[in-house]
This record gives sequence, structure tokens and C-alpha cells, in this order.
Amino acid sequence: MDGKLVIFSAPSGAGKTTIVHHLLSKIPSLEFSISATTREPRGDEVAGKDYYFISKEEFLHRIAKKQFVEFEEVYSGTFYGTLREEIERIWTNGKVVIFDIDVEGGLHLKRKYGAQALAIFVQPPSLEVLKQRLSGRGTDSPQKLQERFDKAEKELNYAPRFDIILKNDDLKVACRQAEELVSNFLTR
Ligand SMILES: Nc1nc2c(ncn2[C@@H]2O[C@H](COP(=O)(O)OP(=O)(O)O)[C@@H](O)[C@H]2O)c(=O)[nH]1
Ligand SMILES: Nc1ncnc2c1ncn2[C@@H]1O[C@H](COP(=O)(O)OP(=O)(O)O)[C@@H](O)[C@H]1O
Repeated sequence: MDGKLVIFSAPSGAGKTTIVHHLLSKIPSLEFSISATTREPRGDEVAGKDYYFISKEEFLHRIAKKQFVEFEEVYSGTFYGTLREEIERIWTNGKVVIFDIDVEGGLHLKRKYGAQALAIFVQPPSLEVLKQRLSGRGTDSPQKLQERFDKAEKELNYAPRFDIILKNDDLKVACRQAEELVSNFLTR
């Protein structure tokens, strides 16, 4: 059974994870698409909730078996991907899939699913603010931060390819707007 998809993409640090968590607490018909990744879990992350943390070997095996709808080597040597069975699991539960995914992955899903999907780009007020938020999060080493900054600069140019650009300046306002956008899409 095919259902709907809601995609939140943005450069790292723009606030997509924060907004997606807010939506999950407000809209019960949404269910988070848990991605597979080869990166190490961060302090408060839970395996099988935030990500499926798997080895590189297993990831490559699943690529070979064509089990991913999309996957990417997002940062050097670190793979992230969406498993086909994850989307199917959520649709079978009668839920709408919500994604927190990088810009390229988001565009890939939008191309694949067309009108079934709403693709939202979360835009930070500026690159400077984005850098402050990312540093303030305190989860990445200086080298990892630099990788994310470099990638962010390129990704900001892709905003016009999304269905909607959502500014995340005041978090409360952005969360309210996100709720409205998603609710409208779900009643379409
Ligand atoms: N293409 C793709 N990107 C993903 C997937 N899951 C997560 N990402 C993206 O990978 C990037 C790195 O994620 P993460 O290490 O959790 O950190 P963060 O962006 O710094 O919060 C982010 O832009 C995520 O949105 C996925 O399944 N596919
Ligand atoms: N509008 C906002 N104003 C200030 N800080 C924010 C805002 N939105 C998110 N943040 C903070 O910025 C950091 C990055 O947000 P996060 O949701 O992890 O981004 P992403 O998932 O896009 O990488 C987090 O520490 C978060 O609490």
C-alpha cells in the first residue's frame, strides 16, 4: 500500500531534527523514517529509534542487495540511507512517513515519489547563524564541524528545488508554520 511522505531537508545545523521532533509530538499520524548509518551514536541517541547503527560491511551488503531507496556517503567515509522496508513498514501501519534527511537525499526522494511527497527545505537566517548553532550543539569535533560548514554552503543553493522553503529564525514560529504546512498536506 502506498502512502504519503513528508521530507525535511537542510544543511546540518539548520534545525530540521528539532522541527521534525516537534511535529512528531504534535501530529500522531506521522512516523519517523529511521535511517541506517555507519556513524557512531551520539550521547543521547538510541539505536533503532534515531538511527539503525550498522557496520560499513553490513551497509555495503545491503546496497548490493538493493535494499535502499536512496543512500549516500554524506560525510567522508560515513554512509546514510533509507531502507525500502522502513517506508513499507510505516505505510503498513497506516502512517505517513516523515524524513530528516540531507539535501541530496531529500531531492532524490521527491523525484521518486512526486506528488505523494511534500519536500520542505529548512532555511537558517544566514550561514553565520548556522555555524553558531552547529558549534553550539556541541556534538562535533572541529574537523567534523568544518566538513558540515563546507557542505552547508553548497546545500543552501538547492533551496529553490524544494516544494517549500521554511525559514527557521524564531523556532516557535517555524514549528507553528511547519505544523500548518504538514496538516494541510495531510488533508489534501
Ligand atoms: N541521504 C541521506 N541522508 C541522511 C539520511 N539520514 C540522515 N541523513 C543526513 O545525514 C546528515 C548527517 O546526519 P547526522 O550525522 O545525524 O547529523 P547532523 O546533520 O549534523 O544533525 C544530515 O544532513 C542528515 O539529514 C538518509 O537516510 N539518507
Ligand atoms: N530557531 C532556532 N534558534 C536557535 N537555535 C536553534 C533553532 N533551531 C534549532 N536550534 C538549535 O540549533 C542546533 C541544530 O539544530 P538541529 O535540529 O540539530 O539541526 P539539524 O538537524 O538540521 O542538523 C541545535 O542545538 C538546536 O537546538
